[in-house]
Amino acid sequence: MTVEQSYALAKEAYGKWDVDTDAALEILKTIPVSIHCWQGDDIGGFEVNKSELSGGIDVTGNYPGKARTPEELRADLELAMSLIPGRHRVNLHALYAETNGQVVDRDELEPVHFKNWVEWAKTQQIGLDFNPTLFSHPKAEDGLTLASPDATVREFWIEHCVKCRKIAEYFGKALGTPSLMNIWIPDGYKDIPADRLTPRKRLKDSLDAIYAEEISGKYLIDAVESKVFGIGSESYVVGSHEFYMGYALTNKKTYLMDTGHYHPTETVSNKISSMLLFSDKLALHVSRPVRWDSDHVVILDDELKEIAIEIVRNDALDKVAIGLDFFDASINRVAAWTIGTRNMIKALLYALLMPHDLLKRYQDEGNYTARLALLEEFKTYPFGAVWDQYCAKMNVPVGEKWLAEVEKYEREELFKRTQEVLSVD
Ligand SMILES: C[C@H](O)[C@H](O)[C@@H](O)C(=O)CO
Ligand SMILES: [Mn+2]
Repeated sequence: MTVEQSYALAKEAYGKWDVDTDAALEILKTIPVSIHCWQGDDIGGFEVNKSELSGGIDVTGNYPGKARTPEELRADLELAMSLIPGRHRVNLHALYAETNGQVVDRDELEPVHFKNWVEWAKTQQIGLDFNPTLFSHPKAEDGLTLASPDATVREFWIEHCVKCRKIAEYFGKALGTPSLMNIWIPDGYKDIPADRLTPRKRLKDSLDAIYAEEISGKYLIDAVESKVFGIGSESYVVGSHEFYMGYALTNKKTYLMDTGHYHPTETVSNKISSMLLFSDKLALHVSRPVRWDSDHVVILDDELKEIAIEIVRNDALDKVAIGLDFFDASINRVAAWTIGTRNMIKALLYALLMPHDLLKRYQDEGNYTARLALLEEFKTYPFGAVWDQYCAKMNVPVGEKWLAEVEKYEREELFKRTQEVLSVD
């Protein structure tokens, strides 16, 4: 059976519930996912004086072929984006600046250091998001940045974030779509703190200083990301959930929830509706926590589907900025992007193919039997046929066919990088 024929049957099956598959695909086309550049090089970046990865995050694995230059990273992203249906965004970190061989410290970064990224984004017709980098740097070695007791350290990082807001504003102006600039800091303590309040007061003051200048929302969306613990900050994280939720709501900033940053039985899907009642905008880092690690490649699991369902059923597609955040160096990195991003889009499609009004009505009528029965039956509706149709229409490989393209690129490009490194050695 062809993709078209399977789709025709699926359309009929969903149609019985007044779910319009054509309309769902039209909506899906309009949803951008922000693809994080750092999966492509294990959060290495291109600084002249590179520091070891720090901040209580870790990338494990040694799969050959990681991007070593901005050109390689952009080429890898281009391949991934050619395998992912729809038009998306790319999310950069400050350590991906291009400084022409010059040492430029983080508090001296300027828009010009991201000109190549902007020119490239124009060719791809995509928007760029941004993150200041408050780790992998000598001034972050003790794990304290914006909340450091040392005023000179705080000032350095405040200046870095101020500079990064200007860079994100430049992205927004140059690309005609606001850039989400997300602040995540590693600050915390391995062991039980003697004072939890003062570091949080310092972080609050630092954020106030960073945001002192008004920048138009046409160009820049300010976001803050919380965390529950990191490696080396097991007992206390300054920028906790309550801290940033409170800060974002009282200062009209966007709260960013990373799905790997909560206690194991907490789910981000259950937080979205509450946040949306008090905030016009919300941002996500979609990831997959596995034991101590918050950053495995996103799979199409129940929580991913539930996140997408919450966004769709609450009519919040234009309120929730969906970004990804995972890093796996044990598999092909282009495949990691492709798998994770395709899964995010699949979850959104799954959510768009549900009779939400009917299900809400069953709930209000107290018909929990029908609610559960339908929710379960829809799990085996021919969603895959609609997904295949979407990929075909969007000119990207249907099903697992994309893997052959990644394998070809691996043989012809990625493995060459390894050999070149070996011959230099
Ligand atoms: C590299 C990212 O900024 C980082 O992963 C951050 O978003 C995070 O989630 C830290 O755990
Ligand atoms: Mn994150």
